[in-house]
Amino acid sequence: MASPAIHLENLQFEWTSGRPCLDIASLDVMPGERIFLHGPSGSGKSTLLGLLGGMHLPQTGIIDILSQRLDTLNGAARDRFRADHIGFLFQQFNLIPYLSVLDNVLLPCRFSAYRRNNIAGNVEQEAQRLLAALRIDATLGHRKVTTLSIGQQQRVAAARALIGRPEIIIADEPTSALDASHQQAFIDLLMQECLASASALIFVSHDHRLATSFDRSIALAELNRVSVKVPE
Ligand SMILES: Nc1ncnc2c1ncn2[C@@H]1O[C@H](COP(=O)(O)OP(=O)(O)OP(=O)(O)O)[C@@H](O)[C@H]1O
Repeated sequence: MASPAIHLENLQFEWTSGRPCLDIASLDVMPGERIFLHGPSGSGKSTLLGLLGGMHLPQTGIIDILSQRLDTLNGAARDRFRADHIGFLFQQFNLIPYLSVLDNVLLPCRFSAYRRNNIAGNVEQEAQRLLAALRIDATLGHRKVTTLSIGQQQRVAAARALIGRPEIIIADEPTSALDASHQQAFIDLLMQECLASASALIFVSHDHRLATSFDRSIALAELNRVSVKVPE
């Protein structure tokens, strides 16, 4: 059987000493598996995503991503690892406002030779292919990204997360700026692209209607031994 893409073991994390935020006995996510992660506001979903991406380090426990112990790498090595293997999709997009649509999508390939080399042909053509798959017209490629609508910017951010076929895509409420009909279409396109590149997907959302599109739905409260008393 294949090794998990993500393996957590006895993970404990606190932002403030003495006030535990996450205490997770174990979690395995298989390569290509698509997970819907939900839980009340403030329950630690974004914190968990940050740990998976190596942005934070746990106080104790194991974070194993693609058979690499992230918790034993130094900061620079974790940054390198993240750039190579993880595509991030944020609620606020985090696009670079002064760059064009195309240059935003190509950014991960500028930082990571690994992702650049995962593309068989021309990187610009691959960026255009992803944009077209996400229904962004080719004529928009050279426009400054901030001149696009919010929904279009969300799809540009998705193309940027997907380029160079990272093994893991982490999406933190990426559909919150879209209306219901566009949300489902966006998820369908994201799913297709994750399937094509066999990327595991961890997708956080408060909208339970979206859960049916995923292989597995996980309530953070089921994993987290720290009980967080916040209304959902
Ligand atoms: N940078 C930080 N410094 C200190 N505490 C933080 C920081 N980021 C988050 N927290 C705290 O950690 C807890 C979990 O926050 P987190 O953002 O992970 O929750 P969430 O489930 O993603 O919430 P939401 O659904 O509202 O985005 C909260 O109590 C929050 O105040």
